[in-house]
Amino acid sequence: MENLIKLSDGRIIPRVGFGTYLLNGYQGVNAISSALNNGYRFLDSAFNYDNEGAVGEAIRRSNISRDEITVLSKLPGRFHAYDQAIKAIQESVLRTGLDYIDLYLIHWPNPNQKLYVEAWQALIDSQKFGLIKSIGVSNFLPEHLEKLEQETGVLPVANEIEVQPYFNNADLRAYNASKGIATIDWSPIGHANQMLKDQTIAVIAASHSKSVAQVILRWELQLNTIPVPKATIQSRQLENLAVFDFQLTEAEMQTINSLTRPDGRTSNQDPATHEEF
Ligand SMILES: NC(=O)C1=CN([C@@H]2O[C@H](COP(=O)(O)OP(=O)(O)OC[C@H]3O[C@@H](n4cnc5c(N)ncnc54)[C@H](OP(=O)(O)O)[C@@H]3O)[C@@H](O)[C@H]2O)C=CC1
Ligand SMILES: O=C(O)C(=O)[C@@H](O)[C@H](O)C(=O)CO
Repeated sequence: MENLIKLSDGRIIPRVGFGTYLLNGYQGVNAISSALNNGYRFLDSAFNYDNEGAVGEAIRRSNISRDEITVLSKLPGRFHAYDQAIKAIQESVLRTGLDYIDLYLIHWPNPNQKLYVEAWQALIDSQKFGLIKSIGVSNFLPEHLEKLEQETGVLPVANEIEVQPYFNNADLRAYNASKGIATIDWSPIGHANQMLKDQTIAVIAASHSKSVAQVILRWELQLNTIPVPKATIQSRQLENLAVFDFQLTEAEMQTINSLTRPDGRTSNQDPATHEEF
């Protein structure tokens, strides 16, 4: 399997990204620098993580050429109104200290606010000025994606959603795929909850001499999705990238697929109702 994937607008990004939620300040810079040193080239940030500055600093401290790194950030719900969204996008770029952000998403649809189409128009316009190169969304359901398509004619290149074995989001993944929208998986190893002790996955992991986390990430790759695991310590960063040298069988894929359950979300955040500002 290739370790790169092409988005619908032609942008090529790594198949495994690095989650940065809770990596802030100089400790955050150190953890993100370590991730870059260990081979990550795709950093998942957000305005609301308060670490776009740490991401930019880690990139500047590395010897890696800017165009080899994909920086992703996200627009908060409190800035969905068009003028505010335009300013927030500019502020995101300024915070990184970089010239542009590669992939910029609307973080949550916040459907009760009814402003996500305005926010989407702001992403479309900011893209024209080159501040953000590719545009997408996060936590959007089919009804939200349909509205974007109907009202602007522009579809996101990616939709970052919760995908992990206990909540595999199969219907939304299928909808994304039917529209050519790449699925990026958040909390791909379940935020290190009890899933990492799952006995069914542990048996599969043992048979491949891999860890449970590696089997979960490999399952996500074989679902043709893009996981963005977060790991502070170096050994875990390396472990989570070492997922290209083995393959799960179709039966193993089905076994992991069958672990999904209605109450399997890592947190109680249903995008149909969850509002995040
Ligand atoms: N768009 C959205 O709405 C959302 C996006 N996200 C994004 O997704 C990213 C990943 O999700 P996140 O919630 O951080 O959770 P993850 O599923 O990535 O799990 C992270 C946790 O797992 C631990 N860990 C990492 N690797 C291993 C390993 N190999 N073995 C055992 N433990 C391990 C980490 O520990 P440690 O750090 O101590 O090493 C950390 O506690 C976020 O950082 C963020 O970028 C997350 C939630 C919502
Ligand atoms: O981390 C993110 O990207 C989020 O959207 C947050 O909702 C996060 O999942 C969280 O739980 C913050 O309390």
